[in-house]
Amino acid sequence: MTDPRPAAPTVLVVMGVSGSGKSTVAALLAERLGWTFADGDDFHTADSIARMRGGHPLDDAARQPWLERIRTWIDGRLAAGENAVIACSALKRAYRRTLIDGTARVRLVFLEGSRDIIQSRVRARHGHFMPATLLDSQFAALEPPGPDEAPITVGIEESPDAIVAAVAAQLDIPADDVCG
Ligand SMILES: Nc1ncnc2c1ncn2[C@@H]1O[C@H](COP(=O)(O)OP(=O)(O)O)[C@@H](O)[C@H]1O
Ligand SMILES: O=C(O)[C@H](O)[C@@H](O)[C@H](O)[C@H](O)COP(=O)(O)O
Repeated sequence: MTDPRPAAPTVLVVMGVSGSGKSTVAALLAERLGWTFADGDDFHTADSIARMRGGHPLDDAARQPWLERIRTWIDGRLAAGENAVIACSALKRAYRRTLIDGTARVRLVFLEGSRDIIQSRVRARHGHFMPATLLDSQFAALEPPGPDEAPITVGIEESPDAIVAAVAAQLDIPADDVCG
C-alpha cells in the first residue's frame, strides 16, 4: 500500500516584506524540523547592502543575480537530497519564478502582515542594515503569491513559535518529527 501522507517538501522559501519575520521564522522552523537553514540576506553583495543601508531600494537588475545565487543554493540542497529552509523576500512573481521554476519540491511560506505591525517591529529592530524607511518600497513591490503558487500563508500577529506550528501543521509533517 502506498503511504497516504504527502512527501515533505524539500526546500521551503519563507517570503514576505522586510520585517515580516522571515529570518526569525525560517531559522526556528529549520531548527524544529532539523533542516538546513540559510538567510537570503547573506547572499547580497556588499554594494546591495550599502545601497539598502543608504535608504535606496534594490531594483530588478540588482536583485536578479542575488536571486540566481539563492536558486543555486536551492538547487544544491535538492541535488544533495537535503531538506532546507531559506528566508528570502521573493517579493515579485517573476523573482519567485527565478527561485522555483522547474523545481517540484519547493514550497513557498508567505508571512502576511499589516504595514503597522511590521513597521513597529522594524523600528524596534537594531543592528540590521535595512532601514524602516524602505518599507513603503517593499509593500509597493510585493505581489502576494496567488493560489496557483500554492503558498502556505500565515499571519504574523502570533509568536514565532505559533507561526512555526501553523506552518508545520500545513506541511503534513508528523508531529513527532517537529521538535518542541
Ligand atoms: N512573530 C513575531 N512576533 C514578534 N516579533 C517578531 C516576530 N517575528 C519577528 N519578530 C521581530 O521582528 C523583527 C523583524 O523580524 P525579522 O525576522 O528580522 O524579519 P525579516 O527577516 O523579514 O526582515 C525582529 O526584531 C524580530 O525579532
Ligand atoms: O529585494 C530586496 O529589496 C531585499 O532583498 C529585501 O527584500 C530583503 O528582505 C533584504 O534582504 C532586507 O532584509 P530583511 O528582509 O531581513 O529586512
